[in-house]
Amino acid sequence: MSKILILEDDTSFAQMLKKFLERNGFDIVVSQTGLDGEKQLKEQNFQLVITDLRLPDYDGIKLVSQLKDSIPVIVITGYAEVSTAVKAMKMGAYDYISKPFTPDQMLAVIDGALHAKPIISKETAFTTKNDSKSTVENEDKSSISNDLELLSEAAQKLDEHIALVAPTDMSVLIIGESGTGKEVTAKAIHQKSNRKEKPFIALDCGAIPKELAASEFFGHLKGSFTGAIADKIGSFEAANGGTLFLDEVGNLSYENQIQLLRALQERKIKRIGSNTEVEVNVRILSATNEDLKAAVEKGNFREDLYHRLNEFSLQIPALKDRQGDLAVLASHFLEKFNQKLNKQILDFSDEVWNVFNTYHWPGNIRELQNVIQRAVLLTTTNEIQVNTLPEELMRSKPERIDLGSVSKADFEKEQIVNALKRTNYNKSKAAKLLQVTRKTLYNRINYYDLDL
Ligand SMILES: Nc1ncnc2c1ncn2[C@@H]1O[C@H](COP(=O)(O)OP(=O)(O)OP(=O)(O)O)[C@@H](O)[C@H]1O
Repeated sequence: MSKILILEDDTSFAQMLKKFLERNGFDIVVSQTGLDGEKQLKEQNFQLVITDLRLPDYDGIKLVSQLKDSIPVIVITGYAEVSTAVKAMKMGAYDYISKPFTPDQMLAVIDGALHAKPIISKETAFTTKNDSKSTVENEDKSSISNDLELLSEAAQKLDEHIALVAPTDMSVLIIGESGTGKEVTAKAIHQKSNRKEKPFIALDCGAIPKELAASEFFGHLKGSFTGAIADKIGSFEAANGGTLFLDEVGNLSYENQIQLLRALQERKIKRIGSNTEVEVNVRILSATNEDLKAAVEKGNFREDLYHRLNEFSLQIPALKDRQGDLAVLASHFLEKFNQKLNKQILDFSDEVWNVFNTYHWPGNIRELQNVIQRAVLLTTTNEIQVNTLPEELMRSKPERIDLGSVSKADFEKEQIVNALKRTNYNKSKAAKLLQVTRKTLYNRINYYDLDL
């Protein structure tokens, strides 16, 4: 039975929803305040959270961003709050539903959320009592390439390196352009490590003001500085026994770098305002999209910290350099958004594949995902056409294969034969490798009259 947490301060509405969902076979817990909701999330395992965005003591959007990688969240909004709901979706909410809604609409959204497949297993930022159970439910989806059968040499090498470094306690510096999947990689490492049943905590160092970084790292006691209205646990303590992922680590101020280095060396921290030292056992993964080595040479990043963070480094290739993966990822996102937006689109047109193959994808996998989400939303037939793609993709002028040219035809024939050999004559995999649809591959095989 799926367990759902409803966060709603309107008592009668919450009770009505609770009764209705219980009648439909769900196990429901209602919290009327954000704080109580947070407590429930720490103590119990939920498969879904349904939350009002406006709770008196809590920022619903913040909750969404905290939970986004662990539990699907559906937000309930008032009639006039669609823009807030869209913001919540950008922050990672699974979906939103506007009041008033019919019971059937609610059941359909819940059904979609409970059956949406995560790409890799996600750890929650809240430590639940029964972590091992949630890990079993997530199964072993820790290897990105295995999940998606990514075919490029770069992806396979990355996967091998992840498998080698994950079970160690080495700190790993993950380097790559924005949107290449650095956080996804960090989670995959955590999932393959023997810390996987402990928390994975991500901290975006680029988003914290430098005055607050120490408090984010180490926590504080109530009253220790203006604005410290309650005791706060820092990321090191929250990640104890598990993994701390420091995103955009190159953005830390020099002073924050010193504080971090000290904590890593001593393996002990003190909350701000406290004299008590707490031992912490945390594995550090960090990510950067800038050249940290150059930052060290320029004196902007401490060399000693750089070496502490970089016991092993992983370079995530840009999407344009991952020949062969684009088709797999595109098909994966098509399936994902078909499910999410309740569509049944079968494929992309050949012209769309050509645009995809020619475009340079500056926003990498994140951009591909967004482009496909938009196209799925706009498509009303069973094939995605170029008119659903954003302008900037169309400006990259795809080249069509000129079948009249003998040398290109020979080249194409050779590519098809090679791809089939490499995939043991599995046509689906060969089509993915060639970044064409299965239909196109069959057409080409017939066209060249290849005897396979
Ligand atoms: N191998 C993958 N398979 C499926 N989805 C992926 C993969 N890699 C990345 N993504 C998706 O692409 C988006 C960007 O990934 P992620 O946040 O890990 O990138 P990033 O490099 O950490 O980005 P940034 O530098 O901007 O923080 C996410 O929505 C993620 O789910």
